[in-house]
Amino acid sequence: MLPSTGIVKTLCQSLKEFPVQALVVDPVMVSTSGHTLAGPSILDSFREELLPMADIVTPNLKEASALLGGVPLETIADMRSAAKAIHDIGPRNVLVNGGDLPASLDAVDVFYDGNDFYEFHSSRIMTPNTHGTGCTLASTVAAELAKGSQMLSAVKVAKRYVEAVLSYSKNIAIGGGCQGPMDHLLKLKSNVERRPFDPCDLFLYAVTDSRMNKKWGRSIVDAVKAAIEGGASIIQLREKEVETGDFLEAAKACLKICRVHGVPLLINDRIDVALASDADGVHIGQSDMPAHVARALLGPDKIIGVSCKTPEHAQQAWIDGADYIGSGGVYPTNTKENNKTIGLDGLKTVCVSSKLPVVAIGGIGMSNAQAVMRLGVPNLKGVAVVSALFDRECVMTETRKLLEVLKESTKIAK
Ligand SMILES: Cc1ncc(COP(=O)(O)OP(=O)(O)O)c(N)n1
Ligand SMILES: Cc1nc(C(=O)O)sc1CCOP(=O)(O)O
Ligand SMILES: [Mg+2]
Repeated sequence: MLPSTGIVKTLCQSLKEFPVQALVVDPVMVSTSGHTLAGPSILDSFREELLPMADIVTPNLKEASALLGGVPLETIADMRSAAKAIHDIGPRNVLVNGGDLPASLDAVDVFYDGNDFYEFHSSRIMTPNTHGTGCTLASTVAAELAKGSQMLSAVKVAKRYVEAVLSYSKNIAIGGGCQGPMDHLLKLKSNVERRPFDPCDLFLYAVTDSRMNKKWGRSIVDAVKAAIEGGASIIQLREKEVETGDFLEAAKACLKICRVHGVPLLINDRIDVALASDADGVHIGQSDMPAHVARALLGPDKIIGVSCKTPEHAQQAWIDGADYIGSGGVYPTNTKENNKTIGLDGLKTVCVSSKLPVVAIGGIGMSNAQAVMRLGVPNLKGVAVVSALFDRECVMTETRKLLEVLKESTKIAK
């Protein structure tokens, strides 16, 4: 926002003294909400000094009209003429932002580089959360140019980014103004719905298995529903044989159920599915993607669990930014081929060394869950179970019974 001729002149002088790699000028005069942000007195200095220095200028319809002496701009043809007329003032490129076109039309931006016109069409996202749309578009172009992109590709990325953010933010209700904010980092909505990881969530960890669900003729979603009804405190979708598209749909459907019940949903192995479904996190093993890479991909808020059989594994998981570790096989298991059994002693060794909370896994069920929990190491927070819940006729009943056994074990421990 450059509210006076003096400031525009000072800026232009400084730009001559300290040239920049690319100058993106968003000629802020009238906001999307219709507020006047700079008076007509600055127009001459914009036209005579600032715009000729610009690599790109990004006016909205009202600003383009003001720069051209008030011509009405109502159609895409008008926008093309305006882009050309503004280009004649001196900037190397012009992007006229058509967000203010009549609501019946697509959101169309017109880009002119002095030779060719490009129209960027996107469907109009009906939302009051448009505060900062123009600033976001211009800033994204600037960021892309700073990264070394060519102008056309920077403009394309910026347009796509604004569309993605508007779509993501469309239903967020924040603040009392007639225009709501855009959620640039795509964080606010999920934070509202998701609570932070609590190690106590590991108490009864239900891990699904596609073969078992198929054998008992139930869908992944039904299996998850039943485990939650039975009292599972965290769910992992471990679906090794399901096709990616089906896995993603199942993850989305399970997430809805899990969110309603405040139960975290993790995805085994598949970081892509976790990202695409916005699941609460992933569980990865020693031969999967390294946890520090998963953390970089998923960001700081998602839950990451890592399988650990040794203290060294546990130390690395902590360094890599994991939230918990799964340690086993405590007992032999038929669920995972060639799995090394570390026994209760191996589990205890890992727990004692681990700086992260631990969930025990492998061959655990009603008959031995108490023995596991009675190890009595403070960071052992629960048991993770596959076949004892899902290779059974009634998942809900088995989960409920195991929960009772686990609760008993905490009473005995006290
Ligand atoms: C809670 C929990 N602990 C350990 C594992 C095993 O993970 P991984 O070693 O990657 O083996 P697969 O499950 O991918 O076969 C787990 N899934 N969950
Ligand atoms: C998936 C998995 N991981 C293990 C490990 O030791 O890391 S044992 C295991 C299988 C657990 O299934 P069940 O409860 O049916 O024994
Ligand atoms: Mg794995």
